[in-house]
Amino acid sequence: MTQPINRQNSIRNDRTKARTSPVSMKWPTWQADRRSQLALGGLLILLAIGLTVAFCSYLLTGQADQSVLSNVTGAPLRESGTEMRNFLGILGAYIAHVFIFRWFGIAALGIPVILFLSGCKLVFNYEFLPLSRTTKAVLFYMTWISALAGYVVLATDSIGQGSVWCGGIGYEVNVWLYNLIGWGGIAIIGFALFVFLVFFYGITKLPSLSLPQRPVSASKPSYDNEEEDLEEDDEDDVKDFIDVKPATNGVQKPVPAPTPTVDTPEPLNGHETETKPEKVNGSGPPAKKPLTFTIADTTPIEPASEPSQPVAEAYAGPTDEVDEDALKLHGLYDPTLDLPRYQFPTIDLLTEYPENKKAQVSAEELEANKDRIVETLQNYGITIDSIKATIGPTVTLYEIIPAAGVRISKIKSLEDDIALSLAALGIRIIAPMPGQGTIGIEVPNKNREMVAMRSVMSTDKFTKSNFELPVVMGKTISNEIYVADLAKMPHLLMAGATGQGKSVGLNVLLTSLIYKKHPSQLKLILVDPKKVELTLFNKLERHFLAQLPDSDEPIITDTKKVVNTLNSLCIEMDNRYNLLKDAQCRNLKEYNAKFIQRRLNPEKGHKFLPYIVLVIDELADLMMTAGKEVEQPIARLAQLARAIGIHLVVATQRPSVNVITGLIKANFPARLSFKVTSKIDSRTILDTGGAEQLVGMGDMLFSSNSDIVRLQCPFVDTNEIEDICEFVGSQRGYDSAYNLPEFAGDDGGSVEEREVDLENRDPMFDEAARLVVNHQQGSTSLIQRRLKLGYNRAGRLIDQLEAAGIVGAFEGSKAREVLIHDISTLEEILKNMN
Ligand SMILES: Nc1ncnc2c1ncn2[C@@H]1O[C@H](COP(=O)(O)OP(=O)(O)OP(=O)(O)O)[C@@H](O)[C@H]1O
Repeated sequence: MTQPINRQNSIRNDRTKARTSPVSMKWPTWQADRRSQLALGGLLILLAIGLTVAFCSYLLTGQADQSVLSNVTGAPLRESGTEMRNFLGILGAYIAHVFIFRWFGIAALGIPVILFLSGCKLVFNYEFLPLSRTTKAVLFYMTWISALAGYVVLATDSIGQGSVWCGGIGYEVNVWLYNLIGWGGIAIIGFALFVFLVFFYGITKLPSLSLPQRPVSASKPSYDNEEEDLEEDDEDDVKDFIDVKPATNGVQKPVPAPTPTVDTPEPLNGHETETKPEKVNGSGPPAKKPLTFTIADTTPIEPASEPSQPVAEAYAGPTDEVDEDALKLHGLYDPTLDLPRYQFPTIDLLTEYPENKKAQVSAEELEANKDRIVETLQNYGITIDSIKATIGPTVTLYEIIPAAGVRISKIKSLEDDIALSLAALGIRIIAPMPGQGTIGIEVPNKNREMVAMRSVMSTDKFTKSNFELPVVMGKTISNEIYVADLAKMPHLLMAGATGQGKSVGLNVLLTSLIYKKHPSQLKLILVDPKKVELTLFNKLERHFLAQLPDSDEPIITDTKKVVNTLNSLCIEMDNRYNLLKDAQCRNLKEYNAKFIQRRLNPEKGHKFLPYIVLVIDELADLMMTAGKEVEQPIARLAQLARAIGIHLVVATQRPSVNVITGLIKANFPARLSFKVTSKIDSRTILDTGGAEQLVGMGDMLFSSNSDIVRLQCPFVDTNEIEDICEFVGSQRGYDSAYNLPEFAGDDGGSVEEREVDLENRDPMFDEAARLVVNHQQGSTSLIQRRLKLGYNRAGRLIDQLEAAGIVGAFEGSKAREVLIHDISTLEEILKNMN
């Protein structure tokens, strides 16, 4: 029976041939033949060594040999040869004479360098330095050094001894220049060097002059693509400087909120008693000028002291060696120069609430509560040695020291009775208070304080925090601002019944990050199955958001897309691990630090890696619709992603065990709970009761490293979020959102299934093929970046390359294998295809 021959089979056959039998496909030209390469390469290396010896020898013995050389045609070779002093005899002397004396002078030593590099490339298939670039540079410097030396020789009238320095070319050029413009030739020589440096190294800025009156603009690099609004920007810069500078050096210090304490004059029931007074919680008059967060203020990764251009491409050395040239020329790599004029959101975008929203606990209320606590305990036969109160924003903490011999468990069991006698909801007893030697009883305040986002964001604790991903969590019972590092958590699980403050909590978290991070340092993936909560953030698309390449909505709402995004994030994680492994770094911080010091080669795929924070607003919904499909990648990311800067924040209304499964819970050490409906829910999320006793509106318990703190979450309103997003979104951003790696999911499939038509190849096909073979890296993003193509076109090209047998199949997280290993084989394939 005849096998039906279809297109797919023929493609596959072609590919197999391409992979397995290059010789049988009739493309062994002499260049492709490895033997010829070895022979030619060896010859070039030998020539390089020979020329170096001949040239060096000529520098020592050249003068003596010159007279023999000038007569060489007249005398028999045998005689002349014996008189030669050059190590490589008459041939060495002659070639050296031509290159050094007649042409380039001492700069001719560049020739063996080029020959040596070319030979190594052929023999070892390895470029110690990029060959074509180095060749161009060497040829230029040879001519230029010759010209400069020629100028000196002419000026000092020392052609007799100096001709080996400048050679014939350098001397003649200067004679010509002298006739033309006299001694002004040096200006032309200098200018030639300047032009070469500018074009060859792509210099777009010159070392800045620090003019004292213009420090801000002086520290900004000039960019080719920033011609617009220059004058306007300059004015802004001056204004910024006036506004910013004071904030930079000392963000307006709020008067520290004193812990409100007033001792009651009379001991209570014979016991020594301390109570706290009405809160004296003022943070001084509001700053007249809005506090402005600048780059200088807020970037924890120290930026280069001199602004440096983000010239990742300038790197030429192998991994782990500092690229001294790039470092000298451009300074440390500064990722924020991607968007050099980016302005951090200012504090005045946040609403300032009047003082009367502060916690109001009257002395009578304090006394009354204290009396009732003491009384209730006495009713159960418990006497106390002392009691003191600390007024927090939401609750007041009464700390008691029981008399000797009182069992702690007895006090704890009286929780409900004390609550009853105080007629208050949300009493929580902490017995014992960790590290205090006391027992704490938290009683909600009748008039609670609203902790405004602005008041916490302007504190030193936050503005001067050098955490990697600082998140302001709220105010503690003792009115301290609690700032946590999301990078250390490293993932956060958040729960809370409906209406208790989860969405506000997520907004606070995102706002903290946006205020502290430059768009080049942080990318957010926002998943919002409820479709309304996070929509405001879509204005940040071109600054802070990351998404799948073919995605049309910046905030992910569709379950299928969530699954694809999670899987794509797993690929990103694996890619990052490979980069870290290659760079021998243990975590993202080390890796980025190394990249900033230009010790990692972008040619090898290294790049500055921003933190990625994935926020899922409602996990329950996803677990119901996609179950294992979301659970597994979340668990995998939570287990592994901490070192490579991917952090998850997952919120849910329903902290039940089928949503927060054991697998998920085990990998989220940091948990945060707003008020939940039952003790069981509280146990599910925090592994202990207590969250059911909270009083709502952002009252929360935060558990990390087995410590639990009660905090009042700051309040940030939707119109504040809107203003912040508008402020950021209206600035110049990247061309598009940050692209996550492609993940085809069920819509993908093999290239055969996707019917690639090799007859209709993309016009850039040949170029793309050369690119992947040269880099030995079958990656869509490489094609996209280097050929400046859109994602879809680069994707089609990689499919066509796969169909042509140049790269292997899609292998999930790994880069595609490149099946053709040298460029000459590829050229032969391309010739046959065309
Ligand atoms: N930190 C806070 N300070 C003061 N009030 C708050 C705070 N957090 C929430 N609230 C109040 O509670 C309301 C509900 O909060 P939020 O929308 O965050 O609840 P939620 O838990 O996200 O509810 P849902 O799950 O239904 O979306 C807010 O509109 C606000 O009035």
